[in-house]
Amino acid sequence: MATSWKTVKKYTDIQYHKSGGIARITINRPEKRNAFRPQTVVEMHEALLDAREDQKIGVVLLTGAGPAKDGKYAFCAGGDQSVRGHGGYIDGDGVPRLNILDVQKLIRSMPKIVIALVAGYAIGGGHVLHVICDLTIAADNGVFGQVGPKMGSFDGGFGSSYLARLVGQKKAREIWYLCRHYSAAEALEMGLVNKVVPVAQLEAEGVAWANDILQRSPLAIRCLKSAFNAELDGQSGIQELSGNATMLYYMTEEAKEFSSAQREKRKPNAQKFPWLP
Ligand SMILES: CC(C)(COP(=O)(O)OP(=O)(O)OC[C@H]1O[C@@H](n2cnc3c(N)ncnc32)[C@H](O)[C@@H]1OP(=O)(O)O)[C@@H](O)C(=O)NCCC(=O)NCCSC(=O)c1cc(O)c2ccccc2c1O
Repeated sequence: MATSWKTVKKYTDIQYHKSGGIARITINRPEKRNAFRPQTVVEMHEALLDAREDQKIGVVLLTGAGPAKDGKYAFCAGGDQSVRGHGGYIDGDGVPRLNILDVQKLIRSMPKIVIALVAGYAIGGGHVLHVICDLTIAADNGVFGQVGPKMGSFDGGFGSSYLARLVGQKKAREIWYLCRHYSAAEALEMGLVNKVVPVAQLEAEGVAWANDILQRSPLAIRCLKSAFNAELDGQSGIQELSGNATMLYYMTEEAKEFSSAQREKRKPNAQKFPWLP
């Protein structure tokens, strides 16, 4: 059965929908293979923040509009090269930006599961976007690759180091040094994507995965995501993981007793609480 999506807010460069516990963000610039300009990124960031704040939402699907008029599909072809200037990508306000890095950090740290649904090209900064998502489901027409050293850019952050964690050092170096294109089948083989389905089934598969996740324990999933990140993300990974520990502690009777005692200017009843082994 087709999912019934409700528009959350109308944007220029993206579409933003929700259905039940699922939010769907669609980059909507098919004539540019869904390349992002700063405005696109501002809109993506706002939608992601909304999804993070919405307590009903557990899963975000990130995808690209298509096919384009020439029949081709794209998830995202990276930064919009027509607005690349000195020091970053420049649109309306004339300020050079690499603000996609903010979106990468938000996807990485938000305590909801972000699934990339990739039909067609995931290239350059668009490839990094799918890499950073928790899961990737690819259509059988998916095309994956990096272009930086071919056109004067590189992503030395998650786009290279985390990629190497996914596919191994040799393969990650091959992807960046040679700038080749890889099919969805090759991406599956190297552990870059979770599943490949016919393009017509891509969204339905994403919704099915999302609905499975939505049956699981939100707190367990939240802690798992931060635990997966913590191993790799240094101090900010530890911050996320321990932030969850603090949140869970705040929910205990023990923390509530100590907090109430301080407010009520009395001695806390520490004896009520065990020193567990
Ligand atoms: C994606 C392609 C392989 C598709 O090839 P195809 O032959 O199918 O299509 P066309 O090449 O004819 O493209 C159709 C149409 O789309 C326009 N277009 C495609 N990609 C872009 C783009 N990235 N920016 C702007 N426009 C794009 C293309 O010009 C055509 O328009 P017409 O009007 O001429 O019809 C192929 O298109 C391709 O390889 N595209 C370029 C990919 C690319 O160079 N991406 C940028 C890489 S750098 C990057 O993304 C990046 C961004 C950041 O913000 C960073 C931040 C921090 C660190 C690093 C960053 C970073 O590396």
